[in-house]
Amino acid sequence: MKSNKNKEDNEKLKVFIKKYISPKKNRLVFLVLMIFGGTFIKNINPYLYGKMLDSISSSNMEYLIKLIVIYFVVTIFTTLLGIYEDYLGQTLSFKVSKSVQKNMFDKIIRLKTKVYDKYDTGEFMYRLNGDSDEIVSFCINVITSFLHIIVNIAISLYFVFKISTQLTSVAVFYIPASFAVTFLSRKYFKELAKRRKEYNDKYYSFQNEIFSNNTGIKSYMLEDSMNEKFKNFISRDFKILKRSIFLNNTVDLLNNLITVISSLYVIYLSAILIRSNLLTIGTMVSFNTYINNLFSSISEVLKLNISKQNVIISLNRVNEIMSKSSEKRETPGNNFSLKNINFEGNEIYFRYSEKDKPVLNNFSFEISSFGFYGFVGKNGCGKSTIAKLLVKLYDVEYGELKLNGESYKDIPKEKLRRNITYVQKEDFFFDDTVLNNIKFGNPVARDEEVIEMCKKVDLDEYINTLPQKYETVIGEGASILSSGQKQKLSIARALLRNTKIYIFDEVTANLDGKSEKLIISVLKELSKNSVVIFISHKVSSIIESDEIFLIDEGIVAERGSHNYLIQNSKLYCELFKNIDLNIREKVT
Ligand SMILES: Nc1ncnc2c1ncn2[C@@H]1O[C@H](COP(=O)(O)OP(=O)(O)OP(=O)(O)O)[C@@H](O)[C@H]1O
Repeated sequence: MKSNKNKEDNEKLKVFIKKYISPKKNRLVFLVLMIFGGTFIKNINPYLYGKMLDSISSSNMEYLIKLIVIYFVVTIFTTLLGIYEDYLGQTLSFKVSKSVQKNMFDKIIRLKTKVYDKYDTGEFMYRLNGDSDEIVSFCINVITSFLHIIVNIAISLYFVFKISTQLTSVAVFYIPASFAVTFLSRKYFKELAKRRKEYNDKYYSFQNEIFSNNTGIKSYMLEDSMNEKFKNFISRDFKILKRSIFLNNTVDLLNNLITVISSLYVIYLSAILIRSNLLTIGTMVSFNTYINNLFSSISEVLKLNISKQNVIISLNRVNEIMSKSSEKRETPGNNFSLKNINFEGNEIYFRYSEKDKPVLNNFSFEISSFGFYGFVGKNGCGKSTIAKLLVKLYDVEYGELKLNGESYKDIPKEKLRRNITYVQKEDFFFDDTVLNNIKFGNPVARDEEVIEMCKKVDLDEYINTLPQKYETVIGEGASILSSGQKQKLSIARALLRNTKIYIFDEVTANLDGKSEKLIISVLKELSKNSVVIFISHKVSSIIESDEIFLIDEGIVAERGSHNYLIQNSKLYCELFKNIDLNIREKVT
């Protein structure tokens, strides 16, 4: 069972190496050969050193000088080689690591939304940055040190046997004892690595949450409780650190004990052999160096085995993400006929996860001409959910969604997203200029078009008061803009896309009455030549709709114009009753 697990782990590592490291094999082979050459040459030094000691004892000065020169040249050469090796090794690790991260990054941003929802930000961040680096440096370390370790072991074994078979008997104790320590401790190292990584995920998520909600924390005076939470994180980290120190030290202690016993045994046996003239002091020193080389090479193998436990955890975490289903790249294919748009939803059933209650249950609707369509209903009734289905962020579980007669199952998401402009409740902004943030809507738009859209939504005047006008950087999450200005910017960006279908989700929630009126009139104008779906929980903003869909408990409970619904729908009247009296008077 255990050996199967080990085989499986090795297989996973092989797959990883094949995918990410093999493409760099020329560089790697060069590096391995350099390490191999360096190790080979370096191994001559202990032999030379022993010879130097013996030539001192025999006062052979001429021979000693020759040995000193060779020793010096070998040392300088291997040192320079080591510097170049280090450069090659580090740049190789960097390149491989970045190619893993590029793949992972692409995978993460394309994960199906349903999968994406299941992870915290910290989990993505640590897997992308921490885990991938650990795997790469381990794999490169194994590959490059493999040959070097083998060469070291072979040369050391050759010399120790050559110098004294009797002294070499120490290996009979050293090797099995060191292996036993490693194999017994492996399980604990693996558990510890798992705990550390789970801790890191939560730690990064926590920081991300705290740093992106600073104003909320201040206004609710949560600084002290957040500090307390941070302290708890530190103390959990400290517990993990203590465990790790304990485990590492115990293993080091046992290994040192094994090494000390072995070295003392070698000294004792050497003394006996020297007394019997079977060994010289010089060869004893050489033997010691070679046997220590042998021991340290074996210990390197064992250490790699322990790091493997850590790396397997990282590899499983990276593989888990890489194996999740992501949105496939599809070619958009032929465009829809844009003369008219026909949406059809038949008995749609949708829930966010298998254990959740359905959000939409038997949801049916139809939109068959250009116009302004209001989707209204209480909080949480499923309005945004239907918007997300319309741009295929999620797939319908049962039932069918159709656009111009084509089933959503057969429409590439690219084709939908190219033709539908969806403005979310809380839209996205990048830490870039006003101009670029608007141009994300249509990268080929001219600056004049951007200005024109900003004028339409009454944002141009404000932008012109900014220090660099349209070139002003708006900060992370558009931090320099008010929430209403952010909504206007989102709408300007959407208008710039110039599509035939628009979905606006609560885009006027933060606007003052005058601005809301202006935006509704802009969108009404837009709807003469397109389908505008306007989602809101406020009846006031959809009163002027050509048709209103009243959503309740996952279905379209009623549909019709405002005047029809006010006379025929109790639920609509209830929603309407709660709006501002002034507006009510104006529309009744
Ligand atoms: N990613 C998600 N995972 C699980 N449940 C979700 C998710 N998003 C929304 N929900 C749930 O689905 C239901 C419908 O949410 P939705 O956002 O569609 O409501 P809404 O009608 O737009 O509400 P509001 O008017 O408050 O914006 C809610 O009960 C909500 O808790």
